[in-house]
Amino acid sequence: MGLKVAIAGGGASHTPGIILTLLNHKEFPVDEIRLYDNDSVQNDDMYLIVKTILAKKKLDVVLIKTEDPAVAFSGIDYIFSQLRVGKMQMREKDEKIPLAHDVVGQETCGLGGFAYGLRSMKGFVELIGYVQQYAPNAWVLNYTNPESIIAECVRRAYPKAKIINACDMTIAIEELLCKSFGYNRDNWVPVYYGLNHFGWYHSIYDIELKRDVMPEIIQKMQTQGVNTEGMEPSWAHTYNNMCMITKHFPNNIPNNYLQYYLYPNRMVAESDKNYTRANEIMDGRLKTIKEAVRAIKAGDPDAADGFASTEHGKYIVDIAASILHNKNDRFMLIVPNKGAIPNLRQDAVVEVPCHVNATGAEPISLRFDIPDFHKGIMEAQVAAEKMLVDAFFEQSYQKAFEAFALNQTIPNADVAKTVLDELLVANKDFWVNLH
Ligand SMILES: NC(=O)c1ccc[n+]([C@@H]2O[C@H](COP(=O)([O-])OP(=O)(O)OC[C@H]3O[C@@H](n4cnc5c(N)ncnc54)[C@H](O)[C@@H]3O)[C@@H](O)[C@H]2O)c1
Ligand SMILES: O=P(O)(O)OC[C@H]1O[C@H](O[C@H]2[C@H](O)[C@@H](O)[C@@H](O)O[C@@H]2CO)[C@H](O)[C@@H](O)[C@@H]1O
Ligand SMILES: [Mn+2]
Repeated sequence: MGLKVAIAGGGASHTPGIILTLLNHKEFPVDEIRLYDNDSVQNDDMYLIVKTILAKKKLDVVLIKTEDPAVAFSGIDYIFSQLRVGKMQMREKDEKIPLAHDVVGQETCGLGGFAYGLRSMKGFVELIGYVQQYAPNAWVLNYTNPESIIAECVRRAYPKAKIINACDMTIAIEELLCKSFGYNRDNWVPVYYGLNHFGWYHSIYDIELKRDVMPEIIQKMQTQGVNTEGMEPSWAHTYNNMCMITKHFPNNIPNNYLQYYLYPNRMVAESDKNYTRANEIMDGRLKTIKEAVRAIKAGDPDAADGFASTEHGKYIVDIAASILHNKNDRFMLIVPNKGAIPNLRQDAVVEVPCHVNATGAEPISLRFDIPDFHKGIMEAQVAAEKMLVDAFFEQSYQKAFEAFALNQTIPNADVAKTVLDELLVANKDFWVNLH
């Protein structure tokens, strides 16, 4: 008998990639999929696309769509969560409000990431509350951003929740490095540490080549750059910046998101304040979904053929399969530190390699101390994120302001306060009251 799986944020643009991966996965048999979303229009659209895919593949999988958490989660085995509270319209504000004040405006980094964090915590804590009520034994595989803030918040609100927080960025980087320089990721044992979207590779041991390939890869990144063929221009720009970072900081391969913390000046200068990533997505993948729905409704089921399984989907389903079969496979995951990074504060939430088995994620402790440069900027970021989570639970304006002022993309407390006050007005329907 197959598993029952719910997608929370079922109407999300990443849903087809996750579902197509689920349907093809050899080790994760599914016989019921429930799409749960609080936006019935987006959920209806996705239902139509997935229903069409199932019909074309002649698959006997029950498909349900619902806005009712009792229907979504009662009797469910696994929940793949990917909420975007406030949807793309609020992401646009997260990006544009800070940029208007010449500071980084981004989905998960800088003050835009903090604004998203305050929205996301509210929606996500509510979601985990429903899961505790209707399916306390189900595993939640979470992609909802900003991941470090969500992970910190959930462990405070529901310390016993069965949740794994994952980010696809490290596999995307590794796949790109393999494609660019001819390595095989199946042979890699990468050691990576950091916070989410804020970390570094320490080494990449290749079991075929029998050596740490990171030094030679850094050299290639510095001299040749990576292969950005076929990428959207904004992602190509990000990966080119990742190579640029290795010229200034040649000891490690960085997470590409460090561009926002190390070079906020460049990121602002290179942004179009009137047309940001949210606009690209609304004009891109969200339109593609609407067009597919229109075509299917007009009688063309082949319009569902444009969706494919993705690395993003594969990563999260592989994690679920490792739980299901107690495989102890290795993934980068976002977990309480508790010694995994020995010389970083123990109560941080960090991203490190972990084994995943039937009991969840078991972090692998680093066998070295991280350098002071990384430790220093990580600790400032951890403190800022923790204060933001405090602000959420205590409904404290002062804590939110201090978190904003400590964010390393911010030059002074005046800017932090101005941007906070504008974001507060823009988010009046989404944030807890701060006073
Ligand atoms: N962790 C990672 O590495 C990673 C990778 C990609 C995307 N993401 C995250 O996944 C999420 C989805 O991304 P997307 O671009 O596909 O988003 P999207 O905007 O296309 O869809 C998000 C969906 O969430 C729904 N939603 C919002 N609040 C909800 C709530 N309270 N309850 C139920 N549903 C709710 C929306 O109605 C929408 O249908 C985002 O949080 C994004 O940041 C994370
Ligand atoms: O700007 P977006 O919404 O396209 O992407 C933001 C997300 O970017 C990362 O995930 C990427 C991934 O790195 C890429 O290779 C491909 O698989 O798409 C993913 C989603 O677009 C990042 O890890 C996420 O946290 C961001 O939400
Ligand atoms: Mn991520």
